[in-house]
Amino acid sequence: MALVLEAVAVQHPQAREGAPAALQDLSLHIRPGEHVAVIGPSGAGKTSLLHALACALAPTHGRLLLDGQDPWTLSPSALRELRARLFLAPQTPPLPPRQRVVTAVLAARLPRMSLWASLASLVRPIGAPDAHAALERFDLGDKLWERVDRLSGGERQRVGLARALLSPAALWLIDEPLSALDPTRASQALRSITDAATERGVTLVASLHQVDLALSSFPRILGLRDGRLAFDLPAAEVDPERLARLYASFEHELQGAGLPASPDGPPVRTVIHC
Ligand SMILES: Nc1ncnc2c1ncn2[C@@H]1O[C@H](COP(=O)(O)OP(=O)(O)OP(=O)(O)O)[C@@H](O)[C@H]1O
Repeated sequence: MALVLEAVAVQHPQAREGAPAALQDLSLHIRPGEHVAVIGPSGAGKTSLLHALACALAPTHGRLLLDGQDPWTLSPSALRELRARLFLAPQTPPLPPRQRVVTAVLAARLPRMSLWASLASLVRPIGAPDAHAALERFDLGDKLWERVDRLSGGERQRVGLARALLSPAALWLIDEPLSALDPTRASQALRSITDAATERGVTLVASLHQVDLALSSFPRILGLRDGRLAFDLPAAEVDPERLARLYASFEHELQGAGLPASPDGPPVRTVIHC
């Protein structure tokens, strides 16, 4: 799916009077099948951007086009149809606690299922082998019939990611997918998502706090700060100085993220001036 933002601003409906817009003057083009990581300090607007792309937040200024269509000018049925082609994985996946993992993963197919098929699948899951294959990619094959409330936070987050693999969407929007995972699991889970997106030709936009993983796993990086685009660059051009500027006054977030490894030599050091 192709994404175009033209001078987009977004204000949260619940924002207090006079609060700065969550996104301001954002212009971007993302080609079908591209993989893009969004980085930036807390409050930069990463989640707001993903929600705007998911048609959950309407621009207050400017224009968003998804495959050439402005979602906010579509009829309700055409908007529903478009939303069925988008998959948003929030940081905390909304998994009903008493549901079985198999049902939670297969729920990703609901947008394309008839009402009767979706009701029937609650009683007897249709497509359990597909759910199992998706879970295997996140090392969770043995949890297929487990109840969601018996999973750890990290396992739930990986179940949320496995859902993407079952979804019929052409655009995956993944918000902080690794926050509950240890470094090894985080890099495995990210690899599973990027590999699956490549296999399916899906456009992938992911917000990440782990800057090192963003730089090593995504070819294109958007740096957001205060709701504005600080840079839009190939990963190889995101140097330590740029990162230091992006995270100025939020250095602890960058230091916690680790440092990018240089392919030809020792790790690149980021020097933060306090
Ligand atoms: N529901 C909301 N109501 C009002 N303002 C909001 C809401 N959600 C976010 N904001 C504001 O929008 C701005 C951008 O927030 P957003 O959550 O998009 O940032 P973020 O980069 O995802 O942050 P984090 O890394 O901490 O998740 C912030 O100033 C935030 O306070």
